[in-house]
Amino acid sequence: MSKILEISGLTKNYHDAPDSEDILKNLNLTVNEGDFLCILGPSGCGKTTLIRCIAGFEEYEGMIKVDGKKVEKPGIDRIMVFQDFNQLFPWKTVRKNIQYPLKINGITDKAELDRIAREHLELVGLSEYGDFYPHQLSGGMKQRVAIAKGLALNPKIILMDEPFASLDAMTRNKLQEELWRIKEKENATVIFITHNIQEALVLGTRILLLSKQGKIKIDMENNVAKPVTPASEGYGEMWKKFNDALWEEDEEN
Ligand SMILES: Nc1ncnc2c1ncn2[C@@H]1O[C@H](COP(=O)(O)OP(=O)(O)OP(=O)(O)O)[C@@H](O)[C@H]1O
Repeated sequence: MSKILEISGLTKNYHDAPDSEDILKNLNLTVNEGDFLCILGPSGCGKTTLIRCIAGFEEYEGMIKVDGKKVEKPGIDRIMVFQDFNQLFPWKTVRKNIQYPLKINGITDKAELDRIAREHLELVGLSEYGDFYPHQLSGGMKQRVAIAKGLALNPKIILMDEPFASLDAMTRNKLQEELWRIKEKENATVIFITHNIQEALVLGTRILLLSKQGKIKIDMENNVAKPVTPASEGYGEMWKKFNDALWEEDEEN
């Protein structure tokens, strides 16, 4: 398995106050191609800051390499999907939303643009919705379009910051299933932040628990066989391990 992401000595401070503490301090992490890495951790431990650094949205100290290349700015090799439903241009149709970043990145042939949009709409189960505008879609459908739009760029890493946190439980379960199916089909590498231990167990092939300043408290392979349900062998043990660790974090802060 090849290393797709290598982080060494990552330190981040927003320097918003003269004596402000580092948000991330000397973090080291390697992610292999095809990993689905879920990140848990108490509020404020630096999860979003970490993936913003990987996305190239932040300056940082240390080294972040994606496929051997230093991250210095955003790039189409790393796409980010957020929790917010408003990640799409409201004045563009679903199809045009998917095609816009492709055009910016040099694909101008109309037939090619249509093919890519068609394939990715099909991938997220929205073949019939290419001509719809974002305001005509539900929250779950908008998140599917955001995923399709990112995948269309054929990224090396998909960064997801609680993408399903604002969805109702049923839609969330459905999107988790879909995301897993897509990850398997595309052999995608995903880094996924969540506050939900169940979600981490359902999706993750590996689960990290971060504590203050991005310290890695747990880094575990998730060996519970997919599809994961609370009745799966090993589920209860894993859930308890992460739950206890999160409570411990809460008490320490
Ligand atoms: N732009 C910024 N300027 C200054 N401080 C910031 C900025 N962004 C985040 N922080 C601070 O960095 C710390 C970590 O924030 P971050 O959003 O990375 O945490 P998180 O683990 O993702 O939290 P949550 O689970 O609540 O989303 C917090 O103390 C936050 O206030």
